[in-house]
Order: sequence, then C-alpha cells, then structure tokens
Amino acid sequence: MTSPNDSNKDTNNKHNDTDKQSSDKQNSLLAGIIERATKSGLGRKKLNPSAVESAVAKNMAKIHSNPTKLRLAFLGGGSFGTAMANLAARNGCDTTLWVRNKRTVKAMAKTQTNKKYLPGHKLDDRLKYSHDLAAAVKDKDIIFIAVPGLAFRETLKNIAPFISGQSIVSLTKGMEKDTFALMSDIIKEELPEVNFGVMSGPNLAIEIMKNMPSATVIASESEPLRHAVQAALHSAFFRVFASDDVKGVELGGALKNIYAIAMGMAAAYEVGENTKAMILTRALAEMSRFGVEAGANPLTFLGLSGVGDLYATCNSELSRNFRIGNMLGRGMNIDAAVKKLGQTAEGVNTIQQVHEKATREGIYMPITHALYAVIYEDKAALGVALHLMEAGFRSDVEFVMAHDHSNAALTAHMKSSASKTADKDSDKDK
Ligand SMILES: NC(=O)C1=CN([C@@H]2O[C@H](COP(=O)(O)OP(=O)(O)OC[C@H]3O[C@@H](n4cnc5c(N)ncnc54)[C@H](OP(=O)(O)O)[C@@H]3O)[C@@H](O)[C@H]2O)C=CC1
Ligand SMILES: O=C(CO)COP(=O)(O)O
Repeated sequence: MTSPNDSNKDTNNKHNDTDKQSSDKQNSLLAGIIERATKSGLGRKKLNPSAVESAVAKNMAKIHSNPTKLRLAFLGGGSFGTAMANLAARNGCDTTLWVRNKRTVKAMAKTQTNKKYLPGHKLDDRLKYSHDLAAAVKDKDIIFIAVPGLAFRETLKNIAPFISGQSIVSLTKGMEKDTFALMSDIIKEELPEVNFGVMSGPNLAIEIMKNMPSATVIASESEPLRHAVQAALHSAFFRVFASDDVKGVELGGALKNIYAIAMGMAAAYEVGENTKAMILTRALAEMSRFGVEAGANPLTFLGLSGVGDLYATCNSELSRNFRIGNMLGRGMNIDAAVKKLGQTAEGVNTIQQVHEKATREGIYMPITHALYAVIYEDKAALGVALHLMEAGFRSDVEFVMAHDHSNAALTAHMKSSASKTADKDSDKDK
C-alpha cells in the first residue's frame, strides 16, 4: 500500500484485497506464534515478555515482508510518540520519529533510547530519527501526531507546506486552549483536504514498552485509513480496533483526563472502593452526556476509548493526570504539581475548557465543576465532595431512563403525602 487516501476506488479495492491477504497472513502467523508460546509453557506460566517478544520478532519480519510497506512519520518525541513509533518500526514499517530538539535526536540515534521520557527502554534499531520536519513528513503515507494539545495547531501549520497526499492521525488526548477545539477540529480547520483519524485507548506508554498486552481504537471515516493504521501498529501485544465515531473516541481520551485527576485526588484521601466505583461510573455518565451534546454516540463511551481508558488512568500511578490529582490531594497547588510532574498532563487544561463550555451550554457536569472549584477557586476538597453527595435525586443511566430535572413527580408525591399526614393529625386532634 502506498497511500491510504480514498481518491481512487479501483486502487483502493486492490489495496483492500492486498490488505485482506496480508491481514489473513498476519493473523495465521500470529495464531501460530501464540500457539507455540502456549505449548512451550509461556502461556501457562507467568508470561515472560522477552521470550515471547523474541518469538514474535522472529516472525514479524515475515509478516511485514510485503514490499509495499507503509511509510510513517511520528511527530513528538515524548513517551507516547516514541512508544508508537517503536511499535511501527518493530512491525517492519519504514518509520521516522521527528523530535524538535536537535541534541535529543542525536542522542536518541546514538543510544537508541529516549532517555528523558522512557529511560531504560531500548528502541527498535530500524527506527529512524529526524529533526528536519520537512524531510520527516515528505513522501509518507501516514503522519501520526503526538505533541501536546497546546502545540497541535502550530505543528499542523509547520507541516502544511509539505502535505501532498499524506493522511494524518492524531494521538493527542487534549483540547486547544480557549477554543475548546479537539484535534480533529484543528485538522479540519488547518488542512481541510486531508484524510484523517484519531487514535485513543487505554495505552499507558510504559506498559506498551514493556510488551504488556494492550489495545486501542483507530477512529476515522476512511476505511482504508483505519485498515492502514491497524496494519501498521497491530502486533501480538497490541490490538488495534476500529471505529467510525471520531468525536466519541476523541472525547473519551480527552475527558477521561479530568476524572484521572479526580481519582488521583480521591486516592490521596484514601477513599474506599465503593467511592472509587461511584466516581468512575458517574464520570462515565458525565463523559457520555457531554459527548452526546457534541454529536458523539453514547455507546462509544462503553468501548476502549471510554470506559477502557477511564479504568487504566483512574487507577494507576503511571497516569500523569492521576499523579497531578494525587499531588493536589496532598496539599500541593496546581502550578507546583505541574512543575514537579515535568511531563504532559492534558487534564489540567481540559478541566478549564470543559467547565467553561458546560457552564455556558448548561450541560450537567458536577464532577468537573467540583474539581474546577477545588483547583482554580481554592475551595476545600472535602466540602466540595460533601456538596456533590447532596446533588438531589437523579436517574442512573439517563439514556435508559431520562432525568426528571425538576424532580416534579417526586415533589408532588411528597407534598401530597405530607398534606395527607397533616389531615390525619388534625382529625386526631378533633
Ligand atoms: N504517555 C502516554 O501514556 C500517552 C499519551 N497520550 C497523549 O499523547 C500526547 C503527547 O503526550 P506524551 O508523549 O505522553 O507527552 P510527553 O510529556 O511525554 O512529551 C511531550 C513531547 O512533546 C514535545 N513537545 C512539546 N511541545 C512541543 C511543540 N510545541 N512542538 C513540538 N514538540 C513539542 C516535547 O518535547 P520536549 O521534550 O523538547 O519538551 C516532548 O517530546 C498527549 O496528548 C497525551 O495525552 C496518549 C496515550 C498515552
Ligand atoms: O492516556 C493515557 C493512557 O491511556 C496516559 O494518561 P496520562 O496522560 O494521564 O499519563
């Protein structure tokens, strides 16, 4: 496959046939690897990732011996861009990782490690590194972007002169400051002609580097692009599922960062399992409510990019957003926590954006508003949490049973029982 664009149906059909053959071939090879791994005892004993990896590595060359291999660029040399570029290079794709700092590029090429963001993890020796943006993106099939949300538009503007037929996939889980734009919105604004997708899921970069089995979702309206991304990144340790709900998948990844901060804070207060379950589930309700207002399918939030990513980040110290929340819960202020973290925590900006938008548009987001009050209005966390518990009677899943926002039926019922009791009392008095 040379390009995943939709421009020529015949070519695409041929590509789809080739894709299908290569994916059948890949599936049967992977099945063989897993079967051998199971027979050799690896499946039954504690999984030994390096032994399984060497078995996979031996076969990956065969899987990707297809001459029309994908040419990929990954922009952003942080933990996630590096982890994803490494996966693609290991799958045999022609992969270049673009990093903005020239000295970092030199050091990465020399040591084949990302010392700052993924120390101690050796990268695939086929991975190429570049500081030259034009050279990195020219003649590529897909450009994956993994810079923080605040740098996304600037990155697109910088690559715009070199875009001819490449597709773009956002790996970023943030929102633009002040505009509430998601990365797909920014792509449509800056590069209206390109074919694009977003990828999101429970993908803690360090676990991926350790070959811990993981899965993600590629969402795009373009089927060839979805297939191309699956072919590029799928491996025995990393499953790539597909969706056409771009908004839903992208919002899942962006919104869960808010609740990872809330759960980090709750962990600092040593809350119980019931409380964690309540926060997580009500977070999901907020996410899907907000998603529906933005035009997403609420069912998407039940998938990997919704409940999956919520679970991974709301329960793990590996999540930078969780760590920010934990520092806040231990009494640090937001600026000090962000400085101490020294890495991207998209939720810090997302809380402000979503709080403002939800307030403006009347979307019921009590956890987000509560978190905003604690972080940005200096309200006491315990008082805010108690106030949340008093938030009236509501239905569980509003897409199953709609909320009665005024609680009108209940109020009428209570008033009528109260007046009946009063009548009885006055009869007794007579
Ligand atoms: N880490 C993870 O587990 C996952 C992260 N993501 C998402 O991926 C995105 C990137 O996060 P992640 O890799 O973790 O971030 P990191 O904090 O690990 O790294 C950020 C990277 O972006 C670079 N960068 C910052 N600003 C710019 C800019 N203006 N132009 C070019 N490069 C820039 C940094 O360069 P420098 O070092 O020079 O500052 C660094 O290489 C985020 O939206 C995150 O939510 C998604 C899934 C998992
Ligand atoms: O999105 C992530 C994992 O899916 C990473 O989460 P953090 O950005 O909180 O580290």
